[in-house]
Amino acid sequence: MPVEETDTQVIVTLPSDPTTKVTILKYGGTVISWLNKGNEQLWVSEGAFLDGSKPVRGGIPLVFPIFGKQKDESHPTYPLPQHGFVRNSTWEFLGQTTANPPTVQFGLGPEQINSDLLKLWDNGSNDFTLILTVKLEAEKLTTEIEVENTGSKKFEFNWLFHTYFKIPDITDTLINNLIDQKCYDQLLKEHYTEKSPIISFHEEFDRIYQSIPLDKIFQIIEFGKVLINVRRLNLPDAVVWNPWIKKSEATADFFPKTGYLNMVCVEPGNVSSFINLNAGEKWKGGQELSIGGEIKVQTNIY
Ligand SMILES: O=P(O)(O)OC[C@H]1O[C@@H](O)[C@H](O)[C@@H](O)[C@@H]1O
Repeated sequence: MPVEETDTQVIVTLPSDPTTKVTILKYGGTVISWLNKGNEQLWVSEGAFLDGSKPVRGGIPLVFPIFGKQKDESHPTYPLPQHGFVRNSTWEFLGQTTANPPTVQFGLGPEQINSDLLKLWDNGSNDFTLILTVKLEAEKLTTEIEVENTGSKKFEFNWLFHTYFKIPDITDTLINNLIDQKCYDQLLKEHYTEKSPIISFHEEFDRIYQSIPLDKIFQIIEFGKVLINVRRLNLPDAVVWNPWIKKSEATADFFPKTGYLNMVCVEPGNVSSFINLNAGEKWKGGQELSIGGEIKVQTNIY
């Protein structure tokens, strides 16, 4: 059966290959597994809560309407918890939209969000519908979001796919095509231009790369082999994160504590500025994750 729904999750299987499947938890609309030919591509902590008591530590948590914690006290998102409220709300399964490639949708609106949380965004005065689309193909997973302002006033928001990739060893992992991109280093609290032709990891890493041309593809590479390609659809920014040793130890649901060696987050989003959405308007963004292929070097000079 290509699409199977249980009380808590939806499993989509590629009709031509039963070992290729994606599992989406209704809680958070979180993709918690992407098996490609039987090989898991996403990292999920062994200590992650999958029972709806806490956002999932791993997979593809969804971030809206604020990335991180808002520092500007005058902004309507200031009272919200880190990364907003959709990663900890239960989405409605809307069904399958196409049979091949198998595609499913989930929806979320204010009525499904805990009222105490909802009130923290502009006193609960914003009305919106979010539609998450998950499409599974051979060697490829696409997740797209549509945000519609169904209220009578404009609102501003961030969006981010907080994607945790499973990798053999972070110390052998490289990410390309970020050279010459502006970034904000969340650890140094400094803005600068990335000068490394290829990113490597030796310590905690937390950078927001900003306004990256949309034709740039990030490749996660190990020993000259492309593991994953990350393409962005209408999402200009990307956060790259690895918590390394101390932060993993300090994060209760991060397990095993050596798990930082086997994960890297590459998170397509729109987080260095807000998206403005007028009443009645819609906005769309997405990420396309694909496996393997050639190394593609892209600089700012083509
Ligand atoms: O612990 P959380 O809320 O899931 O956040 C995890 C990380 O998410 C990343 O996107 C941020 O850049 C990090 O600063 C943050 O630590």
